[in-house]
Amino acid sequence: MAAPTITDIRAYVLRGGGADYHDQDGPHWIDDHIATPMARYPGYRESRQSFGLNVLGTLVVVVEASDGSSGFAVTTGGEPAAWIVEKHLSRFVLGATVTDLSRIWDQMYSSTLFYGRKGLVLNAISGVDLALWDLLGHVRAEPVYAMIGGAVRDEQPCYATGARPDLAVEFGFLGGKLPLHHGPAEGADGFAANLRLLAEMRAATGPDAWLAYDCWMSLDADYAIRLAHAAAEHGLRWLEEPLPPDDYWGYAAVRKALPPGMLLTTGEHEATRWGFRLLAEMGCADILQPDVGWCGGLTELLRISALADAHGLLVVPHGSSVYSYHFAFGQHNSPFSEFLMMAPAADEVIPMFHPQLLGEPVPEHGRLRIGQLDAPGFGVTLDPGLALARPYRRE
Ligand SMILES: C[C@H](O)[C@H](O)CC(=O)C(=O)O
Ligand SMILES: [Mg+2]
Repeated sequence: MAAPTITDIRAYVLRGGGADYHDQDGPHWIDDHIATPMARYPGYRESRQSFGLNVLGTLVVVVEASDGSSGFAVTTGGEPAAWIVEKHLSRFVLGATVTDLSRIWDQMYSSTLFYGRKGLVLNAISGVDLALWDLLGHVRAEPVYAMIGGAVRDEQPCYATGARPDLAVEFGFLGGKLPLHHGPAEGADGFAANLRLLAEMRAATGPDAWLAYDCWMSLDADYAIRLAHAAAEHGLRWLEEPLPPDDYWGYAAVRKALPPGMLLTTGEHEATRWGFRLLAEMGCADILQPDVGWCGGLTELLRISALADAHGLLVVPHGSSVYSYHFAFGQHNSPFSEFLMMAPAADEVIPMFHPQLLGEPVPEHGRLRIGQLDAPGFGVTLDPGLALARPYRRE
């Protein structure tokens, strides 16, 4: 029987949290006084929104097929990504059969090489790819995890990223990943404050909980190595993304200089198998953290994961809610997942892409169960009450 063909693709934008989880209104732990590469300019230290971390907003890609099925996905990208989807990528999708994921991916990537390769274009490609996987799941009435080979475990333990690892441990998570608050420009006082917070959290969580520091590209190699050694006495499990993502050489040097047992993680701002090949072959990290909404989508994440496995590396995707969960359950080298605590004070468990999706599963007692993913596609729907805008239309 001939597979249905794709009859429509539309790109919408949304504001207010969700897939662009930095786009929050009001005070929020995820925006306020976090160490960033922009913190060397004092005027941009208090809030990451001050330098535009939330400028993009959410991209929503909707696809429809000739059998009446539809699929969708959300990622970060907003208006500029919507333009790329409508004006450029749509031509590779319309009229294709719903199973043509690899060819569509290759055409989207190859045709955008002259202005793409990483960043926004890969976010747009990821959004289309994820929407197509969702569509295929609806056509076949199967969850995505089943279509990519099934689960290797029934439960997935999670760690929580947020301001309150102490509460995360009470909720049953493996532990917590804190945002680093002070970078090199805040000198010795900032360095001491970073260690003080870690010591407080260690005292509050007890000796066995995981604690990690997310440095969001804000450090230099010297600071990163000094911080890692000072943090070792507080049992820091990993140091995340200490350097700008283009500094592959710096990552390799920091990793070699870490105290015994401490891990280096990175990859959320990296894209495609070629970017991750550099990280793997140059020895930049112990755990790779692609974001499935930014690295090229699920089609590309599966390739990245195979490459990482051949290098003996874990792949623990960055955030991304259901899009990561369907991937992680099927990978032996993805033995735990990240859960971003999106309540403003990180004091309750709410869906990661709140308020955009209906049916979005959350970990219970810090664990996801495979049964929570047993619905067609990625198993979520867009809240019909959302104020979707379609800023561009394909010609
Ligand atoms: C907390 C980090 O600065 C960032 O907002 C999220 C992130 O990098 C992560 O979850 O990992
Ligand atoms: Mg991170």
